[in-house]
Amino acid sequence: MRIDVFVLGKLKDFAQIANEYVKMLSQFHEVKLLELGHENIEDTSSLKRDSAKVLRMLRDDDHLILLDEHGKDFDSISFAHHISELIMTRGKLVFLVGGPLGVDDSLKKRANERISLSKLTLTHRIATIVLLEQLFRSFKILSNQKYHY
Ligand SMILES: C[S@@+](CC[C@H](N)C(=O)[O-])C[C@H]1O[C@@H](n2cnc3c(N)ncnc32)[C@H](O)[C@@H]1O
Repeated sequence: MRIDVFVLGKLKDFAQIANEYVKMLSQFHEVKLLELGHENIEDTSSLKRDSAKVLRMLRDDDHLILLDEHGKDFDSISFAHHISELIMTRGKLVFLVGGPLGVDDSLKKRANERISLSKLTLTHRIATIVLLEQLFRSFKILSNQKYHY
């Protein structure tokens, strides 16, 4: 199954690290990383336009997982099992990392779930890297392969 990771913002110098994880993840699942540059950080109305763009890209049966510091928190083992269950029971998984201003309410409403990577507020770039690393860790855990513990 393909997994999409949408980022509302540019990854800039972090793109190389993100792409390394995407390549490492490809042994388990095809992961498509899409940088959807946010329009204007100063202009909150651009949040609505960015959200509309994301909503147009989603199919009704896509399972949208919003990254949110206030979302549900997991340890790596429970995150791995959660991802495994979603892969088996849902449509395509789409992870969404918000931009510097987060995401518009329309995306919060559309999200099937919100997950937290920690209680700290991270930049969209760091959040994307942590998400990709945890996905890679999940698939290593699920396939009983050795990794950094
Ligand atoms: C700079 S943060 C935006 C902060 C903004 N105040 C908000 O309410 O979302 C950029 C994006 O990174 C992701 N993010 C940041 N910290 C996170 C965390 N601890 N757990 C999960 N996602 C996080 C979220 O998707 C967030 O929208």
